[in-house]
Amino acid sequence: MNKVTVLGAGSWGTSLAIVLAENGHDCLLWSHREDQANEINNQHTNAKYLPSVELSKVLKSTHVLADAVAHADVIVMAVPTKGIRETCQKMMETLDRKMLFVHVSKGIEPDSLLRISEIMREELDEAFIEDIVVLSGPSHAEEVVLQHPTTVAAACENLASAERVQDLFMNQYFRVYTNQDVIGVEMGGALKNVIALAAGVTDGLGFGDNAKAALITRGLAEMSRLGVKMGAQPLTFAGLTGMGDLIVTCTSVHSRNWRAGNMLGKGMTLQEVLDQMGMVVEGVRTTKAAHQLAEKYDVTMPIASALYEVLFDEQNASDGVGKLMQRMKKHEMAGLFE
Ligand SMILES: NC(=O)C1=CN([C@@H]2O[C@H](COP(=O)(O)OP(=O)(O)OC[C@H]3O[C@@H](n4cnc5c(N)ncnc54)[C@H](O)[C@@H]3O)[C@@H](O)[C@H]2O)C=CC1
Ligand SMILES: O=C(CO)COP(=O)(O)O
Repeated sequence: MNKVTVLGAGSWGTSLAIVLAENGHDCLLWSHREDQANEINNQHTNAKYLPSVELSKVLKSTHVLADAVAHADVIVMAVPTKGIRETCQKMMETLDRKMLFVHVSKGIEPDSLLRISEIMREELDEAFIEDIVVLSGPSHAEEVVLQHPTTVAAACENLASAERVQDLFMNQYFRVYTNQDVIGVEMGGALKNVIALAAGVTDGLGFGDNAKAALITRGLAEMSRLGVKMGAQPLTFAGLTGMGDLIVTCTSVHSRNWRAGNMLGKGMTLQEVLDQMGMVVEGVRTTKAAHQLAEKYDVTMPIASALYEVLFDEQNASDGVGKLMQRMKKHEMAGLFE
C-alpha cells in the first residue's frame, strides 16, 4: 500500500483517485475549493465534473494543501496546465522531503513553450524530486469511472520509476504500459487536443468522416514532425499516447476539445464556447503554443496554423478548411520528419 495524494479534483483527478483508492492505496484527493472537498467527503459526488456518478466511499478529500502534501509518498498532479506552475509554487511552501511525482495533464505552456514536466522542474526544488513520471493515453474519465477497459502509458527515462507508477495504477480495467520517451508522450498528449479541436470544427461545419480521417492522419503527421524535431522518438506517435489518444479525442462525445471545436464550427465565438464548457479545454492554449513552437523549430503545421487563425485571428472556420484543402500539391510522405 502506498500513500498517494492526487492534486486537482476535476474529472480526471477524481477518476484516478478512485482507481488508486480501489487498488488499495491510501489515497487523498486535494481540491482547491473547500465546498468541493466537502461534497466529495459527505455526498460522495463531484456533480460539476462527473455528473450522475456516485463516487467510491473510500475516496477522501481535503482542501488543505499542506495536509495533502504531508499525507503522501507519491503526488499525482491533475490540475489543468494553466494551474501547474501555481500549484507547484504553493507546494514548495510545504514540501520537506523527496517525492515521486506523476503528472497527467495534457498541455504546453504558451510563451515559455515548456512541457508539464519541464514546468514542474522549474518550480520544484530538485532536492524534493525523486522522479517525474507522465501518465497519458486514450482515457476519458467518464469511462474510467465506469470501469470500462482503458490503456495508458507511464513514461519516465528511469524505467524503474515508470514501473512503480505502472504498479500503482494497474488493475483489471486500467492497463498501464511503460515508455521511456517522455518528450514523445508529453507532446502527443498535448498536441492531440489541437487536432481534436479541429476535428470538432469540421464536424460542426457538417463535414463528415472523410474530413475527420484526414485530420486524424495528417494531424498525426504534423504532431510527429514537431515532436521529432524536439527530440521525441517517431514511433511513440504511433502508440497509445499519440495515435491512440488522437483517435479517442477526435471521435468521442466525451472530449471537451472535440465538443468545443464542434460549437465553434456551428458558429459560436471562442468566448461563448469557453463560457458554456465550464471545464478545461486544453487545446485552446496549446494551439497558441503549437503555433509558437512551429515557428521556433521551423516546422510546417498546417492544421495547427489554420486552427490558430480561427481561434485567435477571427478567421472564418469554413474558409480555414478551404485554405487547408488548397495548399500546394505535396507527396504524402514529403517532409514527414523534416
Ligand atoms: N478528463 C479527462 O478525461 C482527462 C483529462 N486529462 C487531463 O487532465 C488535466 C485535468 O483535466 P480535468 O480533470 O479533465 O479538468 P476539469 O476541468 O474537469 O477540472 C479541473 C480541476 O482543476 C481545478 N483547478 C483549475 N485551476 C486550478 C488551479 N490553478 N489550481 C488548482 N486547481 C485548479 C478545478 O477547480 C477543477 O477541480 C488536463 O490537463 C486534461 O487534459 C487527461 C486525461 C483524461
Ligand atoms: O485526454 C483526454 C482523453 O484521453 C480527454 O480529452 P478532453 O480534454 O478533450 O476531454
